[in-house]
Amino acid sequence: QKRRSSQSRAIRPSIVISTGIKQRTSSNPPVPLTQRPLLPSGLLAALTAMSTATGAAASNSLSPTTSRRSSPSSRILTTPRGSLSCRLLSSSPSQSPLVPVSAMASPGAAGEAASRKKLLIFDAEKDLAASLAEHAAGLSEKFAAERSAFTVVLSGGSLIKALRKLAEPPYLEAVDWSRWHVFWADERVVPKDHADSNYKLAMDEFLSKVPVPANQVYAMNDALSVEGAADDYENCLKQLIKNGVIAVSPVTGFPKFDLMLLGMGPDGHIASLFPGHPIVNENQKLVTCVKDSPKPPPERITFTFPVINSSAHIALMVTGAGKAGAVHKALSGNESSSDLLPVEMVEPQDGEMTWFTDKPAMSMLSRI
Ligand SMILES: O=C1O[C@H](COP(=O)(O)O)[C@@H](O)[C@H](O)[C@H]1O
Repeated sequence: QKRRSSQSRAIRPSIVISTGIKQRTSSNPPVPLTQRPLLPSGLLAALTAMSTATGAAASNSLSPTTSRRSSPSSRILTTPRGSLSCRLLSSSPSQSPLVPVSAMASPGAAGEAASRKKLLIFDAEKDLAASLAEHAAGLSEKFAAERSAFTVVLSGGSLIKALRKLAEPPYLEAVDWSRWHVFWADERVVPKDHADSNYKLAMDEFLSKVPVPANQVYAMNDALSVEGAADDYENCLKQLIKNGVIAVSPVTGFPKFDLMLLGMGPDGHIASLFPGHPIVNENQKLVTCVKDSPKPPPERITFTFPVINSSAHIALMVTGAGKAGAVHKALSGNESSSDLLPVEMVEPQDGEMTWFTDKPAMSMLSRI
């Protein structure tokens, strides 16, 4: 019998920007901002821009850590669109668990009330990896219980190393791997045994170490052309929707994966959706292709934004100073619709998103 995987463990980020949208009531009036914000103004603006939840969603999302007001480490910042409770916490063994952190809402039409974003900042990569494992294992347990399947989407790159703790005790034994169905958000159109293959990377570093059934690992067909591979992968998704393995978002009508694990390149790309490339605007297909990727190899297939943004949970892992510029832009709140980095276009419509970051990645945001 599978043990409960993770509920008793609490991995603490070194800093949590724990944000929750509070509905204004007479007992919770706007509080004038008289102190210097804990957050840089740009980040505050970004958080503010995302704070459009209804009161019901907000109250659901508030954790005990954000329900207190105006303590030394917790201040309510007044914004034009609602009150934003922000709290920075340093880890110490004596602190109470911070999981789950509260969440903030993001804009969106029908999915507005249900959409949330969180930002976690870790001192050490090993802590980030532990927290990511805990997050994934908790969702695995939840979805396996709810729908007998857990649909997980991997990316390539540095994300895979950060998943290593899932293949170690206690998760190796505790997770019900038989429920996992594994997909790729993007794949390079190369043979599966090629050094550039995202499949090979995931197999070598993660999937070969955990007992996911081989027939539940959905790799790109590497015998096809780039267009053929994209169509084939889309057909695979459609078949699994028919079979009930992949859910469908009632909000968007697109496939709703249980957990979408994304990385981000230094240029702000996610999956194989690169800045300025026309496929970032694809709004019909589930899977599309790129033949001129600015990052080699040039031919890739990728999930489209409607699929990514329909996920139940998006975990975006971003580490290292090399990504600080894109992180700064993404969280600066100065976006204009013609100038969005792909990472800024990750906007859950029917779910929630957690950024797993480290201090170097956040280093261009002062006071973090
Ligand atoms: O090319 C790719 O890059 C991104 C980011 O990779 P990272 O090594 O900078 O984390 C990755 O998420 C994507 O899947 C991959 O194909």
